[in-house]
Amino acid sequence: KEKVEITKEQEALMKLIVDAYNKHQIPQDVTKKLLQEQYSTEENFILLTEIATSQVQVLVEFTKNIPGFLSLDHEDQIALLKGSAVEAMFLRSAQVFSRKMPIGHTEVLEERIRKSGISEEFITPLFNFYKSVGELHMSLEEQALLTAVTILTPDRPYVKDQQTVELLQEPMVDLLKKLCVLQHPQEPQYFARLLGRLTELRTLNHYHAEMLTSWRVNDHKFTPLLCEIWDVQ
Ligand SMILES: CC(C)NC(=O)n1c(-c2ccccc2)cc2c1CN(S(=O)(=O)c1cccs1)CC2
Repeated sequence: KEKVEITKEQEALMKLIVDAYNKHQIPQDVTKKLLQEQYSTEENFILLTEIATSQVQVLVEFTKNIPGFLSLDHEDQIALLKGSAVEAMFLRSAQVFSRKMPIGHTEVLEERIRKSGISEEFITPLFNFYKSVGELHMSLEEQALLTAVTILTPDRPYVKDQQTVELLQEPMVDLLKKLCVLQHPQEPQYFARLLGRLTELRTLNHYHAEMLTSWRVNDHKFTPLLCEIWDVQ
């Protein structure tokens, strides 16, 4: 069995991606609000809108730090961001949810999400996904790389030069595969399980589109950035 080992340039790539990912925090003031604001559906929805909006901004910054991304065709850059924004958001949510949070935060958060105007039929798959990601106990490096792999999915709608996107995604996938072997030696299937989460993520895209239409009905307001990235209104 050949020894799996990370090369110098893979080490450098990983450091780049993880550093960019670490800037990915939910602003303190928002998490504080999570505990202070009252529990009305309206309040919860507004809070989620705020968190989602700030995360899209952070996602754009993270993406700009992915080596080679900014040298892609500009329209393809937009197509990749718009095509992956919802998946990256749900992946991020699952990672935040499964991370150790101060006592009681997780319950408060769960309560607010359940009571934010999202219909029951979407709440179940949402929390199932959070749970299935949580069970993987992903390392920070794996989380960061999996997010980069999600963003660099070549077959998003309107991507013209899929070839070049593939060339960027490949080294991320190779590095992620090595990391999984090194960090989960007792679990040879671990990498396959991670990729299985990406398949589950794609189904959430569909649920999210449905959620948006149901919210539009009750004339919920989103921020201009969310409307832009989700192609609504
Ligand atoms: C971390 C960010 C990316 N998470 C986030 O925004 N969340 C979280 C969430 C999960 C864990 C910790 C903190 C927050 C739950 C939900 C969302 C967003 N969506 S949404 O985008 O459909 C939405 C936007 C406006 C109204 S509903 C609904 C469900």
